[in-house]
Amino acid sequence: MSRAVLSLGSNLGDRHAYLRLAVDGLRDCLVAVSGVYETEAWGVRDQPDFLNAVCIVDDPAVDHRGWLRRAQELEQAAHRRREQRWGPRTLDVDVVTVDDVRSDDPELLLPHPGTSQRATVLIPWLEIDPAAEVPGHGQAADLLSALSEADRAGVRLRADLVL
Ligand SMILES: Nc1ncnc2c1ncn2[C@@H]1O[C@H](COP(=O)(O)OP(=O)(O)OP(=O)(O)O)[C@@H](O)[C@H]1O
Ligand SMILES: Nc1nc2c(c(=O)[nH]1)N=C(CO)CN2
Repeated sequence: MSRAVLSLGSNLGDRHAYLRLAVDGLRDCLVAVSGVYETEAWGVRDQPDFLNAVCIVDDPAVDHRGWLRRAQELEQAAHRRREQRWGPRTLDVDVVTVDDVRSDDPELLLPHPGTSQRATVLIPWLEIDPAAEVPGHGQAADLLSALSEADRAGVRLRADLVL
């Protein structure tokens, strides 16, 4: 078994369509997908709001490197261009966790190093897995509680959008 948690983000063009493109590309191995959240940009703050979502996928034939490849193929399908770090993008697909794999390879850090600080990942993930754990960092619910109220308030469910 190889179960991965992937985070999806978009803040350029038809954001909802780009998230859909990603989820449609994962339908064969999709276990669960969160709602769509409108989120204030972190990192580079002077850019449009993002839409974020999280999905859980499972495929015994795909290992952690395989999940990174799948993620990068989806970004390429959305014509993602690598420009500014943390800058605007049509589609970002990050590998948050793969089972309890730990990796310090810069090409594939696991768990994804931003996870514990990002309400944009923790809130959608907890929606579909309330018992979620970040390997080596603890329960996602505890990590979310440790974030500021302002961080959490910047993540709002868009009930009008589905994936
Ligand atoms: N867990 C991971 N998921 C996705 N990419 C990763 C991961 N760990 C390392 N990388 C590497 O990160 C590189 C740059 O990724 P990207 O441009 O999406 O960063 P970013 O989205 O701007 O920032 P962040 O990774 O902090 O969200 C990729 O070349 C990829 O190999
Ligand atoms: N709200 C939000 N902000 C971001 C995001 C994101 O997915 N959501 N991704 C970034 C680059 O990875 C930079 N900033």
